[in-house]
Amino acid sequence: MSSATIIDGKAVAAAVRAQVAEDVAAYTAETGRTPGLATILVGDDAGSAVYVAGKQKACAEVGIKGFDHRLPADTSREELLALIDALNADDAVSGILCQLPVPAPLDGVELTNRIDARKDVDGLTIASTGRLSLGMDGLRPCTPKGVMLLLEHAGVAPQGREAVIVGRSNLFGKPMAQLLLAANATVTTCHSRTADLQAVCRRADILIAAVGVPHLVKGDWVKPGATVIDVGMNRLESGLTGDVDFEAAREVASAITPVPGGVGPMTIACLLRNTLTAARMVGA
Ligand SMILES: Nc1nc2c(c(=O)[nH]1)N[C@@H](CN(C=O)c1ccc(C(=O)N[C@@H](CCC(=O)O)C(=O)O)cc1)CN2
Repeated sequence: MSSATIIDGKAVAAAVRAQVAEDVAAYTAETGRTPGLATILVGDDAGSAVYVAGKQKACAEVGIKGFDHRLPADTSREELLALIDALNADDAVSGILCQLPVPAPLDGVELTNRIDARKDVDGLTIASTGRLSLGMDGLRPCTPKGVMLLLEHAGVAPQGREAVIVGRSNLFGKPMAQLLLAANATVTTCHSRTADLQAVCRRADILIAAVGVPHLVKGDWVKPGATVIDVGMNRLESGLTGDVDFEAAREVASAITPVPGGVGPMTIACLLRNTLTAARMVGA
């Protein structure tokens, strides 16, 4: 098998962002309103600070107003819930997100779930999660939504395909499974207790790795001709690397995402898209 097509997430994300910028300009011209995104960052995790800065910068670039709330790690649960309540009530704010993870003893699920479902641009509240699993429309989590766009861009239709997701997080694995199921794929979600992980992965027409273990997925775990999506974001001394042994897997797959430059950039692009959708829903 010759080398796989590399799915260029940076280019697809740039196209989504350019389209959102056009749509925001049209929305503002039509309604006189500017969509607004409030980000909440608790604590001093350097990686999270970089992601939030990226979100705020991306908002400014497409004409969305940013509200950047940074709070110390010892902020109380009550203060955070009061902040979210205030943002829920603020007409200038169309979308709200709490950057994850939050420092202990705070509970990211509780904080996220306080967000008004119409402003839930991360698609992670119980209401948004329920709507997704019931097949109702709504705001979808950004990274899985980005993966669906990358598959579409690569011309990979999930219908009737065997999709295997390695990882069962609330942020990615579970909503990814629901989106693929809604697109009529046959979905298997694997985790640390899955028996013979390699054999399950080798069944996949669409193999998605999101487990946070550098190079877990080897070349011989990949079915010849499969599409491989790497959601891993592991910071090693050698640099940022994914959950897939890229060099080995690209010799077997027909299409593959790199790290960096694959799924990651789609997260922020889809967040911008969700913020405009939320603005339309709340009229902000
Ligand atoms: N509330 C949320 N928290 C977190 C989410 C989320 O969607 N909502 N996702 C991740 C982090 N994340 C955004 O928050 C994110 C991850 C990766 C990228 C990205 O563009 N990655 C680049 C590499 C960037 C680098 O060099 O560090 C790439 O893969 O090319 C953007 C956003 C966890 N928390």
